[in-house]
Amino acid sequence: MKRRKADVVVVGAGTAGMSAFRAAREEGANVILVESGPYGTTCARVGCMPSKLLIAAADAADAAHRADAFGVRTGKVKVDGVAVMNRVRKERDRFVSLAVEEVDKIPASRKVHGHARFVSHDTLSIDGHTEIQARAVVLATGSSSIIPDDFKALGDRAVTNDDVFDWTDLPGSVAVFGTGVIGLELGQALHRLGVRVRMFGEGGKIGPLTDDAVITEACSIFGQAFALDTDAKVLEKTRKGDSVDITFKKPNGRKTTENFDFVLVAIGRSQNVKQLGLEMTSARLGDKGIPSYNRRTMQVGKLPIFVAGDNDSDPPVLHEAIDEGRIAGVNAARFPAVKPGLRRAPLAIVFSDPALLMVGERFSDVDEKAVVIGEISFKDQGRSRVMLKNEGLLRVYADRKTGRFLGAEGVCPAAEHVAHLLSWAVQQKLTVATILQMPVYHPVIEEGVRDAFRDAEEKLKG
Ligand SMILES: Cc1cc2nc3c(=O)[nH]c(=O)nc-3n(C[C@H](O)[C@H](O)[C@H](O)COP(=O)(O)OP(=O)(O)OC[C@H]3O[C@@H](n4cnc5c(N)ncnc54)[C@H](O)[C@@H]3O)c2cc1C
Ligand SMILES: NC(=O)c1ccc[n+]([C@@H]2O[C@H](COP(=O)([O-])OP(=O)(O)OC[C@H]3O[C@@H](n4cnc5c(N)ncnc54)[C@H](O)[C@@H]3O)[C@@H](O)[C@H]2O)c1
Repeated sequence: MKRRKADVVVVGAGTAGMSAFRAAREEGANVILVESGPYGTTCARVGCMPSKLLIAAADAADAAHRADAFGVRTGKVKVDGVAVMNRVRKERDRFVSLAVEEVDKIPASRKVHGHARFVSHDTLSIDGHTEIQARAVVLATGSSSIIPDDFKALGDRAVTNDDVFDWTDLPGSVAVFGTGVIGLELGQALHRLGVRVRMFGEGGKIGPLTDDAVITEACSIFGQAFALDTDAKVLEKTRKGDSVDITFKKPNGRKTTENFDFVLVAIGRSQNVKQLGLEMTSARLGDKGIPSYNRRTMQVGKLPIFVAGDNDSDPPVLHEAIDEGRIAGVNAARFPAVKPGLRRAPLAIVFSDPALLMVGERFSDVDEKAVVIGEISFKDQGRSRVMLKNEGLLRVYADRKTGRFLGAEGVCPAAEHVAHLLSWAVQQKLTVATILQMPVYHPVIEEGVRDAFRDAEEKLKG
């Protein structure tokens, strides 16, 4: 058993951990980075990047299908599954190698490989081969996909995002369980690439949306494109040779059995906090075993323990993981001189088409009586119609008394760009009146966004 000492131990070499490691090093701390799995981050290996690669191929297929409506004849569109997955894997590997290169630049003396767990309040054991006593610890252990027992019975036919991007060809059919972020992004992409897809959800939810009007619009748009039931009644899932039979009730109540090559399980992810030996510390463990922490300092109680990334209770998105890692790394190095770091306006985008956006306060968090809601349907919005992307709904929430723009939810064209514009306005605490003084070009999607604020302005007057 090796015994070592460090100012800071960072557990997890993902996006948040690497950010924490860099920040603590910049503060001059003696830092050790511990990683139990392969280097290269969830984002690059099985997350953001390969999913966007699959979506890019799907968008190309969709554009080819739509070309006819503009008078552009492409002939029969053929999706070459082997070529699609080749590009996904090749580009994925490139992104992974860039992330691994960053880890390779760290001297070997600063890295330990193995699973870290607390054996006392200030000491971590790494797989029993090394013990590190630290002045402060950053836990950046991420999250993992979930496969419940009823899916495990389907063996290798039940897959998650950890498996999809290793496919060497596209399958014929996939049943997607979960109409959240991963389910919607991957499910729509596979459908557009010619895979027969049926999506089974729970509780009427779609993506991260909380605004019923936007949820209804999103369900209507996606439901016209592929088989989608956000409140599915699944009766049975049975392995049949190399495929799976799923018996379910259709929304009209009819019992049906359909056969699929794979079942994609996308029903949420679980934070990696349970195997960390946190019970050996005095951390107060809340819901799902996540230690309670201050989201401005990332500190767990008054302890020299900090959290960052997908293992905490903040939204599991990449830019938040980087920010949290930086705050945790700086504070771990400076402990006990801990200070609040920058937290930005909430921003979430789902890369479906049309994409979903959530900015600032969520609809479920605003007091409906205290806000006005401005909205715009994109059905007749000029530029959207030009591009045959004229569908969707954007709703903006503004404080009834002050006119301050609080947040928005939407499913609309160019949502990934609109979302940034809106989140910057939220962070700058702009009012509806100030937003309406800003320039808007013609003809652009942002004219639709302005219409939503004009609607809010009218309602503020009333
Ligand atoms: C399919 C998919 C698509 C996504 N798309 C997007 C997107 O488009 N945009 C976006 O913003 N976000 C996206 N995300 C979310 C984004 O990937 C995460 O927010 C981000 O990767 C979280 O980084 P992290 O450092 O917290 O976790 P990770 O990168 O998972 O790092 C955690 C590390 O900790 C290690 N570890 C765990 N326990 C221990 C232990 N006890 N000891 C040692 N090491 C340990 C793990 O092996 C892992 O390497 C997506 C996620 C998925 C799954
Ligand atoms: N574009 C992005 O930023 C992006 C992309 C992918 C993932 N992510 C992150 O990854 C996280 C995890 O994504 P996710 O899609 O796994 O989780 P999620 O929480 O977004 O969605 C899970 C969905 O599965 C449903 N569900 C739960 N149990 C079910 C069951 N038995 N059958 C059918 N449906 C069931 C839930 O009601 C929910 O709608 C997200 O919260 C997101 O922040 C982000």
